[in-house]
Amino acid sequence: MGSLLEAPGPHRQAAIYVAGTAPAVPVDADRLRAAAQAMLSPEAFAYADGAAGRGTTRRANRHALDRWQIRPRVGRDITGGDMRATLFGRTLPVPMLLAPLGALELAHPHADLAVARAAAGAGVPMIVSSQASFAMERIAGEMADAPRWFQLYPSRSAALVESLVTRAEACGCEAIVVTLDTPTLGWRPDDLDLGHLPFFFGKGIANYLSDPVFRALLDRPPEEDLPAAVRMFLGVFANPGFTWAKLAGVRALTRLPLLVKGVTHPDDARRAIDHGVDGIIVSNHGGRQIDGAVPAVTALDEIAPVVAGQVPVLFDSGIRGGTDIFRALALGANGVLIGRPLFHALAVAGEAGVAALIANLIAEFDLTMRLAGCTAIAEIDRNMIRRGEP
Ligand SMILES: Cc1cc2nc3c(=O)[nH]c(=O)nc-3n(C[C@H](O)[C@H](O)[C@H](O)COP(=O)(O)O)c2cc1C
Ligand SMILES: CCCCC(=O)C(=O)O
Repeated sequence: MGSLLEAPGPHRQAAIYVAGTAPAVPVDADRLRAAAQAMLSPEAFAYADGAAGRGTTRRANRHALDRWQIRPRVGRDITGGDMRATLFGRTLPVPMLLAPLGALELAHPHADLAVARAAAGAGVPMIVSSQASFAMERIAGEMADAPRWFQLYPSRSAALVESLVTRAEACGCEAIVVTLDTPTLGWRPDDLDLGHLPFFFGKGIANYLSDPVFRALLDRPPEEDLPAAVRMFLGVFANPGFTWAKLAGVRALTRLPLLVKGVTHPDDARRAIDHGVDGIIVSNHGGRQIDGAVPAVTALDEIAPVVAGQVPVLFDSGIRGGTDIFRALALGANGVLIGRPLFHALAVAGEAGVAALIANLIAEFDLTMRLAGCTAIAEIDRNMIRRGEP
């Protein structure tokens, strides 16, 4: 037992086996999703699970990841092992972050506050969404000095953008992520058939309702006229006219690292670097924006060599387990974001659910890494994987 408990991965395994009962939060991503579905309203589940169009890209994200085959190296000393990675001067326990997810109150009443506590407990950065269910200051208040970033939807109102970025800096966010793939919401049949989108019901707009610039746009405070505030939110949260040139305006607002999220074309990765970004998040928004868009991991394979280490490249859209983290790192990512499983874990057991999800992902990644013969992140290179048959 001593040696089984020696490292983080086996320690987690042992804890589960020793407990002798099935964990309340399923370890398997598909079962976790099913457990969440059983607990959620059809509307809440559809919003999180939903994808654009016929779901082709959501499926393709997984299919493309599954095609990448790990080539384990044997006969290596895998005692010990170090999963740490450094991003923008901060050393992380593992190259993993929690993706920005809007309207988390659909999953659990504690929403972002529960995620913040679990993230802080593990030292895994939380990327607070523009569309959070609590004001970012309250979320940050749950995290002491633990790392958090802020995700920004570039609003039509430049003053609102400035206010949001200033607030993010003031409450200790360590990077700003500008999401570029959602200048308007994609065509999402699951939500359309139910006639439900959280924002229309005033969910996921706490960062706006708490913002002095946003409030100044309203005739009456949101506490007196929520429908009018919702209409204003829908009118200003996004900016279909946002261009690379306008990114310079955001760049000028802050000295924090600036990342762009939603890049899938190598030419856009080049442009991002030309525009002085500090990092790129390769993502197709989990297939929620354009049905038929390139699978995110295929985009990563094309973009990583173009970026060639000039800035960190992060990746999301389809990460469901530790082996996926390994694949993305082998393809050149410097870290990954956890999306839908976070929503599911939150739905199933709140803060404890998110903590279990994080622990399980780290444990599986630790085991994958060492069983593949790697004891440091830098050893996970392109030579560790190959593309299999379609
Ligand atoms: C319920 C939900 C809400 C989301 N909200 C945001 C958001 O507010 N901002 C953002 O940049 N991305 C948002 N995303 C996209 C995620 O950050 C991430 O790119 C995506 O979930 C990755 O795909 P995966 O969940 O299939 O791994 C959201 C995704 C989901 C599922
Ligand atoms: C209005 C923004 C929606 C949040 C989001 O990014 C998503 O649902 O995918």
